[in-house]
Amino acid sequence: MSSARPIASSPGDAQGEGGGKKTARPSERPPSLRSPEPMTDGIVAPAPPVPLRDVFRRFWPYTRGGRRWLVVILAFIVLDPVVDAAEIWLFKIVIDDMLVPRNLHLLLPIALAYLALTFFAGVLAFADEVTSTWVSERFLLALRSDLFRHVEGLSLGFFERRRLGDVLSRVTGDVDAVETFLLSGIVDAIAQVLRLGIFLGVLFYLRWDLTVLALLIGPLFWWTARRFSRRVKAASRERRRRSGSVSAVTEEALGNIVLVQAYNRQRWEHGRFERENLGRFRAAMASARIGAVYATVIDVIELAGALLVMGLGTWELTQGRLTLGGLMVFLTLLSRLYSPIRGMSGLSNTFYSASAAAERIIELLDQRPQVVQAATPRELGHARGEVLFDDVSFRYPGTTEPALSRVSFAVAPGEILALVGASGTGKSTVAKLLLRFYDPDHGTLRLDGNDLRDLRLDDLRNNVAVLLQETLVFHGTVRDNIAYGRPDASEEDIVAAAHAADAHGFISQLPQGYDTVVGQRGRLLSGGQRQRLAIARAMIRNAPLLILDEPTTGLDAESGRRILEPLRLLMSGRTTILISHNLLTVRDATQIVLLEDGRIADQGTHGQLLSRSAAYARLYRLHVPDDTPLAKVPS
Ligand SMILES: Nc1ncnc2c1ncn2[C@@H]1O[C@H](COP(=O)(O)OP(=O)(O)OP(=O)(O)O)[C@@H](O)[C@H]1O
Repeated sequence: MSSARPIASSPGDAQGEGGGKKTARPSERPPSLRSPEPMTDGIVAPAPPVPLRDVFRRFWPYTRGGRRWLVVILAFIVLDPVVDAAEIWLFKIVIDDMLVPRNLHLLLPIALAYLALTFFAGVLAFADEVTSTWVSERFLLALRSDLFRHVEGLSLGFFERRRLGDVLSRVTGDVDAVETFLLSGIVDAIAQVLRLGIFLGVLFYLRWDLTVLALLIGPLFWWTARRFSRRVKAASRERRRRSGSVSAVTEEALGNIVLVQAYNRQRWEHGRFERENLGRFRAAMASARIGAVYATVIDVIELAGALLVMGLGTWELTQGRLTLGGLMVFLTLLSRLYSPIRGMSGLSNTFYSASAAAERIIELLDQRPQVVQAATPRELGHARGEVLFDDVSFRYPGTTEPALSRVSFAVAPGEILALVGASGTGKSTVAKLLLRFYDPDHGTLRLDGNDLRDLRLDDLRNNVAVLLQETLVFHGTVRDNIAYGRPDASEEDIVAAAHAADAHGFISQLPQGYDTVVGQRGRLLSGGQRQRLAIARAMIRNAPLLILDEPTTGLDAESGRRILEPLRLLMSGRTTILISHNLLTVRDATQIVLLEDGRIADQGTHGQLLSRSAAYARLYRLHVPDDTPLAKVPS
């Protein structure tokens, strides 16, 4: 906070990220003051504007815990200009009582006084810096952590629609500007008022008439700042938005680096990055231009005031109504007086600039999860695993066609229900509804007879273990990845789960065994190894309900066969929803539901469907032309 204390004298100075000090070099100075490019392009949309007062109200609660330290900081703020004024007064004594009368006796006491003042100012600056930083960082700690918790709790729908890179840029970058807005900004405002009061007092004491003259230009400062504030805000918004876009493109390109390199799209991705990067550059330059022009205009106004006073002061000196020391001190104090005046006039620009980032945080905080827990949710404990879909229909937000229409089925505890059908018929959607990533538009989902909407979200998800199409593995050790299924699992549990998942063998051969780090998204492992790791994780969770979404996708025949055995072990004794269009893995399920365009086309056992459903028979023949039984799934 104190680092921002010498208040932004130009309106572009208040940004939290990227370019702290931006002064346009003379060669780059544009012919005119321009706002940045219109906000039409760029891959991230601007956040809706929020009035300054609402931004303040929104974030003030986060200062809880640090407010009494704000009082301490205010005490430092009062002392700071007092020390300043004392130093300037000492200067008057040096000129009038020591230099002009050539009186050397005063040298020692004055030198001691200077030393004492400098030491005191140093201690004050140290204490101020430490306290201010503590208050600011505490504020940011609470806000950033709250923001992360909030974003983490948003529904899957949010993440499916938003660019992750932009969200990252908000959580890590924009959040700093809120501090500028709320703490540095406010403390600065108070500091300026206090400095103004103290210097004005001394100036009035010295010469009230010259002081009034010097103050005549005050309104000019205000007027100039007002003229600039709209442009400052537009430029700051654009810069923030472009920063989000740069992060988004980076995240997308680097996150899919295998695809980018394999398809030789580096140049195209670089072009995309460059467009956003250039947009950010232009926005930053526009900001700098506005800041530089503003600073120059303010300098001219300040100089006009000082010249006015200097002219009159010199005349007074010649008339013998003012000593040389008096005039010097007056002019020095005047320069100190203009600093808070210009600071205060520029404060609105500081606020506008910081609020552009705060708006992006507010927009994130205003996102509500689509799935919310009931006010008084029901506790479930360890479920039996009875699943019921009762006339369920669902359409993804923003789409016109339903993903599921009037789907009904029941699965008894320990049974296996297989969902089959062509691609895009709604199989994975069933899994998402069961995990309550979305709520159905119509109908009810029940677990052990309870409507999922009445249950505690934690309870529901604690009762489910999932194995998804895309194997999700974290950058961490093998042990951490398995224990992610149950954080309190013991070493024995982890090894037992790995054995059951047929993973112990390959884990033991890894360089550091269970301590081997598997790399981002488990890239240091093969597809089959990743999948067996995921099976071990599901195994250790020991949940009564299991959702397997295409567990053999992406695996070659050998690897696919290899995981069937551990999968069978995983399924035994648990209610399983097995999603597959590979009918090889499903034919011994207790019942099979055939989906077509989100509707149940048929339902029955493998034998029943094979004999009466042409669609099922066709799907089955695709996978098992010779009908050789490869996998026997226990029912
Ligand atoms: N997040 C989403 N937003 C909008 N539409 C979606 C979303 N997810 C899926 N869909 C659409 O819903 C329909 C059903 O998708 P779903 O993923 O359930 O199919 P699936 O049967 O599991 O397909 P596959 O076998 O290829 O995995 C598809 O038409 C798909 O385009």
